[in-house]
Amino acid sequence: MKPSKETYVPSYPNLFVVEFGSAEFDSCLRAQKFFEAGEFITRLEGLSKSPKAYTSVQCGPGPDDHVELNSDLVFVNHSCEPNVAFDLSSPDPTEWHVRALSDLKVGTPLTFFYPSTEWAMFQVFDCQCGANSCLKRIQGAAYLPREELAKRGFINSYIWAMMDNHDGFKVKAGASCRLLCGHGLSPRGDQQCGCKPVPAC
Ligand SMILES: C[S@@+](CC[C@H](N)C(=O)[O-])C[C@H]1O[C@@H](n2cnc3c(N)ncnc32)[C@H](O)[C@@H]1O
Repeated sequence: MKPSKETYVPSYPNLFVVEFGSAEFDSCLRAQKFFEAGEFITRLEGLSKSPKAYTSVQCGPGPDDHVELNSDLVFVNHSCEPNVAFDLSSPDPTEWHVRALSDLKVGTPLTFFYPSTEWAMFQVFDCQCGANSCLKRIQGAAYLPREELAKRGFINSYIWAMMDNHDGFKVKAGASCRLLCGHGLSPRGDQQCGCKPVPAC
């Protein structure tokens, strides 16, 4: 769920502010103060368990591990060269937080790398981040080689675990498995090679 321009009340008035765009997905969240690289920005509070949606964030490897942010943080866009991390790796949800990956000046739009939380995006989109290393189409971590993930500053531990699982199946089934396993990479589906989808598929 996202607040509308008409009903908007900032959830973190001293930290950031939503800039509403004119088109449906054109809004963003801009820093209201300077954040230093590595700085803890805020805990993720007020979350609710939810079905997977374009507004939800994955919080573990299971099919039901998705939460709604219920705050302005829902307006943080994706970038292939992100400036913040959404860290939901702790087994203790009270430790889930956002932190700066680089210095953020006042007015800078906050961005995170969506595949750092999402194994398979609910809403695939063509990226407009403009970064040199832009991946162009954002579908989730399942669609990326691990080398690409490793370049993005921070990836949640459950995504790495799902990647290990995925790669394990590929190794077991041999070299042709990459095209045959069950993560949307295959035109033929997972039964062909014996791969099993990981839990969130
Ligand atoms: C949770 S919303 C983020 C806020 C969104 N910009 C808005 O105005 O509602 C996620 C959606 O924003 C859009 N989006 C986020 N980052 C993007 C990017 N780098 N390039 C293109 N669209 C993006 C996509 O449509 C994505 O599904």
